Amino acid sequence: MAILTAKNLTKQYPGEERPALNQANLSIEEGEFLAIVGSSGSGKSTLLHLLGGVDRPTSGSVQLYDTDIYDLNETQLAIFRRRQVGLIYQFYNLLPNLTVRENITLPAELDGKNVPDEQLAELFNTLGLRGKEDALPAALSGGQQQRVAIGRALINKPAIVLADEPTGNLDQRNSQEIMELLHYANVKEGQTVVLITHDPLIAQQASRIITIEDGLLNEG
Ligand SMILES: Nc1ncnc2c1ncn2[C@@H]1O[C@H](COP(=O)(O)OP(=O)(O)OP(=O)(O)O)[C@@H](O)[C@H]1O
Repeated sequence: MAILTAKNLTKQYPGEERPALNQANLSIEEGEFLAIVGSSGSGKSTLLHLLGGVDRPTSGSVQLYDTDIYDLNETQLAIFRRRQVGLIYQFYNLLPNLTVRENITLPAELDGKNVPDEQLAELFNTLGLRGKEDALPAALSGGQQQRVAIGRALINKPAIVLADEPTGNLDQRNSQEIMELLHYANVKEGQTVVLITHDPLIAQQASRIITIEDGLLNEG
C-alpha cells in the first residue's frame, strides 16, 4: 500500500525561470527504502521538502494514505511533520546549546510526550552514543552528530524518515554507520525511508532509485 503519493507536484520558486519540480508523480510504498539521485540543483531537496510537508507546492498534491497534506491547516501540518516525519540533514542541524539527550528528546517534548528512560537507553545504545548523553554537539565528531540527528528523527517513531544527503559530510566508515541506522529504522522499525544522495554506493543500498533531472522525475 502506498504511504505517500505525489500527484502532478510542481514547485515554482518566485523569480525563477523554470519550476524546480515539474509535474512530479511518485508513489512510495509502506516500508520502502527509496533513494533520490540527480545533479546539483535538479530539484531533489525541493521534492523531499514537499513530501515532508516542509514547504507548500505551487500545484499538485501529496497524500499520506488518503489525506492530502496540503489541505491541512498550518497547525495540522505541523502535527503531521512532528508525528509522521523524521528529517535528517547533511549538516545535522542540531541545537548547539542543548545536550545530546535534549536534542534527541526535543520532538517528543514538543509533542508533550515523556520518553521512558528505558526507551532512551535503548536508543542511545542503538545509536552508539552511550556515555555522550550530556555532551554538547560541538564536543562530538561529525558521525556522532549525525547519529544524534538520527535519534532526533526517530524519537517519535515517525512512519516516514526523510534524509537529505545524510552522508554527504562524512567519510566512508561513518557513512556506512549512518546507512546501517537507516536500514535499522527501515527493517526493524518498519519505517519508510527516502534518502537523497550523490553517492552511487549509497544509492545502491536502497530498494529503489529514482532520478531527477531539471525538475523532471524518472524511475531508475
Ligand atoms: N528557496 C528557494 N528560492 C528560489 N529558488 C530555489 C529555492 N530553493 C531551491 N531553489 C532552486 O530550485 C532548484 C532546485 O533546487 P534543490 O535545492 O531542490 O536542488 P537539489 O537537487 O537538492 O540540489 P543540491 O544537490 O545542490 O542540494 C535550483 O535551481 C535552486 O536554485
